[in-house]
Amino acid sequence: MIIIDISEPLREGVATWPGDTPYRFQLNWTKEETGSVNVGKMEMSIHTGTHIDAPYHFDNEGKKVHELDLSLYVGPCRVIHLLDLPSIGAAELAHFDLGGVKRLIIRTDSWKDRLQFPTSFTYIRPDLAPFLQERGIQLLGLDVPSVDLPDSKELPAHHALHQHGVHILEGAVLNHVEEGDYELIALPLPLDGADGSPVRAVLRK
Ligand SMILES: Nc1ccccc1C(=O)C[C@H](N)C(=O)O
Ligand SMILES: [Zn+2]
Ligand SMILES: [Zn+2]
Repeated sequence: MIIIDISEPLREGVATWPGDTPYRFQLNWTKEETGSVNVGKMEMSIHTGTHIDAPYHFDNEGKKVHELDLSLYVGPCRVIHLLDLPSIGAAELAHFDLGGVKRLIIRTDSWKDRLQFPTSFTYIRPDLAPFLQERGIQLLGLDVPSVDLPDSKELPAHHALHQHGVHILEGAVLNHVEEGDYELIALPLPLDGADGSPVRAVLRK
């Protein structure tokens, strides 16, 4: 079985939303201190690295992580390439046959230096949301830190996707992934009340 890891490694210095909590892992106790085990602790923003957004992230009435349907995050998916476009809407997807696709992952390669938070990247135009809903797509995954522009306060793509029943996976690493059909596994942690969750996202061929 071939497993393709599409998760950003979490380590000190991993790109973080400007001003948000830096990622930190450290041993709270060493084996020498406890006499038995090393025990780590970590601190991070939910929105660092490869993660899913719960609707509560941008809507106070929206579902929190523990309320999400896990079946969204496990199952067949389609990976397509739409490289280096300024933005993606219905027009850019019009020539793809997406019949039967429930989870769509788009490789943009627009986040060039994964060590830095990007100043620009491919963003999603809200008209993509009804287009995806019409085709039965319930999960959209991307290799960018946000479906909206980084300075957006209105978050038009987040809201449009939510209104059309499309859930969001952000920050996937896709530069080694060919177009095609895979099985996606990208389960959120059971974080009670959270606005999102880091995921270990993999594709199975
Ligand atoms: N971490 C943040 C801190 C402040 C303002 C926005 C964010 C975000 O994460 C937004 C982005 N659209 C996201 O869903 O990952
Ligand atoms: Zn997020
Ligand atoms: Zn987001």
